[in-house]
Amino acid sequence: MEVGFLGLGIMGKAMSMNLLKNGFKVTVWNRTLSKCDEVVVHGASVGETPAEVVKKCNITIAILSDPAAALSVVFDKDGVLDQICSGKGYIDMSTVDPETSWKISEAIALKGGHFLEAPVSGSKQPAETGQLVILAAGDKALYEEAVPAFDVLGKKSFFLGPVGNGAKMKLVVNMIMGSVMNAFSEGLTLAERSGLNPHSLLDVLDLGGIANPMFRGKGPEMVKDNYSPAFPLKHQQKDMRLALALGDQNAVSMPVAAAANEAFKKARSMGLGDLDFSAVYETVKLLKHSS
Ligand SMILES: NC(=O)C1=CN([C@@H]2O[C@H](COP(=O)(O)OP(=O)(O)OC[C@H]3O[C@@H](n4cnc5c(N)ncnc54)[C@H](OP(=O)(O)O)[C@@H]3O)[C@@H](O)[C@H]2O)C=CC1
Ligand SMILES: O=CC(=O)O
Repeated sequence: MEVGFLGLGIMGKAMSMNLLKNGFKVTVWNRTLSKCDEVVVHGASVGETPAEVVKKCNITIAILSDPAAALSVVFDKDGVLDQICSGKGYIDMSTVDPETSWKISEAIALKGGHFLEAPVSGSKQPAETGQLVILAAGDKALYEEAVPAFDVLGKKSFFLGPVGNGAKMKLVVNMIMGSVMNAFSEGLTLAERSGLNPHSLLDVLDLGGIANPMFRGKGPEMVKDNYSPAFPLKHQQKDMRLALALGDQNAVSMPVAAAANEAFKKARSMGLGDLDFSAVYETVKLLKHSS
């Protein structure tokens, strides 16, 4: 199966490499074209523009930073819309708001093409090991066609119905994750400031009812102030912002998520946006110090 792949950031690079390892022919494009070199070494071809990739491949996958990037790659000159047509499918796996997905879906449908949104839950390591959770919605026939690729990229894929439902599900999940990361950071800070060993807290948490892979994976690194990026903080803040907008639209009060969003914004203002989202711990430590 031949697929196009747009966006070789942390996620896109790992996912396209996985497709290559599993026998897919892959043609890649990235805004910064030099980032294609590493996947080319592993057998990928390169398209000079998104349009060139879509022209060559019947299915093109994208995973890009945010709504602005997702729209730009579709609508700008030499973008996806230039070449999408009947018989071709476009799958956007970026985390965006439903409005962005609807715009892209409508434009692609007007050209006779097929669209699926398929944001993913899971981070750099699940992307590398093919253990993502895929939250697809939109064109069911395209979903069925993409299942062999999804089986390589993820441990489970969900088909959630009409376009927008994948984006909504992803935002709900990440709103919870961002809020939990803030509570976890406060807990670590409280443990340390009150004289407890934070490693003991991690051991206790891991044996109880709220044990989870995020505490297990991130906790020991946070205690060492290691925030090497798996999921960049600027993207988590974008997800909190988009989830809060979804809350506004549905009149859902989310004071916990709103407070977490403020902490991520503060972290961005401190220049921590490119670090892992667990770096929000630094803002919590700072606030606890100043009080
Ligand atoms: N990292 C993670 O753990 C996870 C991330 N996600 C989501 O996946 C998406 C990608 O995340 P991730 O790989 O971590 O992000 P990165 O920041 O590592 O990569 C972002 C990608 O988007 C491209 N890009 C940014 N702006 C534009 C633009 N205007 N036009 C074209 N391309 C653009 C970048 O190109 P360039 O190289 O030129 O900058 C790069 O390829 C995000 O929506 C994120 O929320 C979802 C699950 C997990
Ligand atoms: O979107 C991030 C993730 O870890 O999932």
